Amino acid sequence: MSSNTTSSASGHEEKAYPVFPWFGIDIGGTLVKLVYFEPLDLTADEIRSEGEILMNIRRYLTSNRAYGEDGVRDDELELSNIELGGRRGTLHFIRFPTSKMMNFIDMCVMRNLHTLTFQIFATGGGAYKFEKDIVDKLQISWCKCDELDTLMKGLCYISKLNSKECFYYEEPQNDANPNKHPFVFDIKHPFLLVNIGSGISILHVESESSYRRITGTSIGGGTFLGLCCLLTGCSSYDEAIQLASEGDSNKVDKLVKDIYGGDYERFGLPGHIVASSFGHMNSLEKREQASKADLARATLVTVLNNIGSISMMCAQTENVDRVLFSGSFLRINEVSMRILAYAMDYWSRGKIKAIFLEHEGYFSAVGCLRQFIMDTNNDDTDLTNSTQK
Ligand SMILES: Nc1ncnc2c1ncn2[C@@H]1O[C@H](COP(=O)(O)OP(=O)(O)OP(=O)(O)O)[C@@H](O)[C@H]1O
Ligand SMILES: CC(C)(CO)[C@@H](O)C(=O)NCCC(=O)O
Repeated sequence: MSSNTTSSASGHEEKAYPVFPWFGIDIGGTLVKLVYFEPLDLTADEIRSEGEILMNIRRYLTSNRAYGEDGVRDDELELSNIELGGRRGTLHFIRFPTSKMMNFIDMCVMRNLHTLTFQIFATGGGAYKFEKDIVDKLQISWCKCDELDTLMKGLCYISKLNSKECFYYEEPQNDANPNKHPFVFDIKHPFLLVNIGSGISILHVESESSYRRITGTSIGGGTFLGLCCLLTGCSSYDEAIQLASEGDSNKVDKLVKDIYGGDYERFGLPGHIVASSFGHMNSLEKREQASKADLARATLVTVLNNIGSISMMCAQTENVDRVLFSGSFLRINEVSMRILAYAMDYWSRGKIKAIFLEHEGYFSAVGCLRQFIMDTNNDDTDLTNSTQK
């Protein structure tokens, strides 16, 4: 793809770099994740030849944290002073609802992006669904990538770049201090990757380049949000999580002790676990006692119980002792991470560890950017050379 490479005049003569701007985009069932590499080592020549449109885009993206009503830059996630494709810069993480994808395309036209020639690597179902609209309106070169390939690429890249990317909870049940610690992640040993997006994909990963999708479930982040909106009248994910963090699911779910009066000892079922999700809700009296927050919490716990038990079964069948959880469902969602961590530890008797990731839902978008650099730069070496200073 030499047509998309350029050599800068001073400082970078020996190597060809892909033409700026450098983006990766993941258009999912619920959220679009956009990662943008802001070069901080532009030479005087490059700044001169950058042109007004690109400069405006660079400034617009990097100087705002909100774009219109729906776009958000997660500035706490930004990775600064990193090396990518031989250049130094900052990686920015931006998201907006997939329902606003057509508005996004129109905004790109308004900002004259359609007058530039550049290439974008894209993934997620929307890379296919919106391809025609994007290519017709923006006339860019649109390279589609598989969402799970890029998920793996992005995960490998970021976990090497950022030593604090992976973490676990030592005491997930301790409200005062669940003891969050960085986890030193060795990608060489097999592990399970549970990606909780709108729906869920579960992968068995053997190495950076070798994985398979074991199974999936449609009861995922979209289910939590959809049911929460129905049951509580809330209208956003942030609101749903806030409600859930305030609620008590035991007012909604029927526990083993509600049925047995205590534990069901013979088969090792303690009284405090859920016997029947939403099992109290057939009673008018219990319905009247359950608040919106309780319903939100019970919805969360129902989805998590399902995720936990499928993940546990897969981990046991595949004989792995680490389960990594990714996906935007875990955004601002410590309550879910702690519930999952506790459940994995409890049901595996401490054998299986739940590991979480700071950049939750952004790995596929990052993987696209990586693929773009590798394909246009003919470079697959900087995975190991990349550093964050
Ligand atoms: N601002 C938000 N708006 C809507 N959902 C959000 C938001 N933040 C987090 N979520 C949660 O993240 C989920 C989407 O996660 P993610 O972005 O990883 O998946 P996706 O790529 O949209 O879906 P899929 O991979 O299934 O196509 C939502 O279903 C919701 O539970
Ligand atoms: C369809 C995808 C892969 C889109 O990201 C995801 O939402 C998913 O894995 N859903 C679960 C589908 C299933 O295996 O039942």
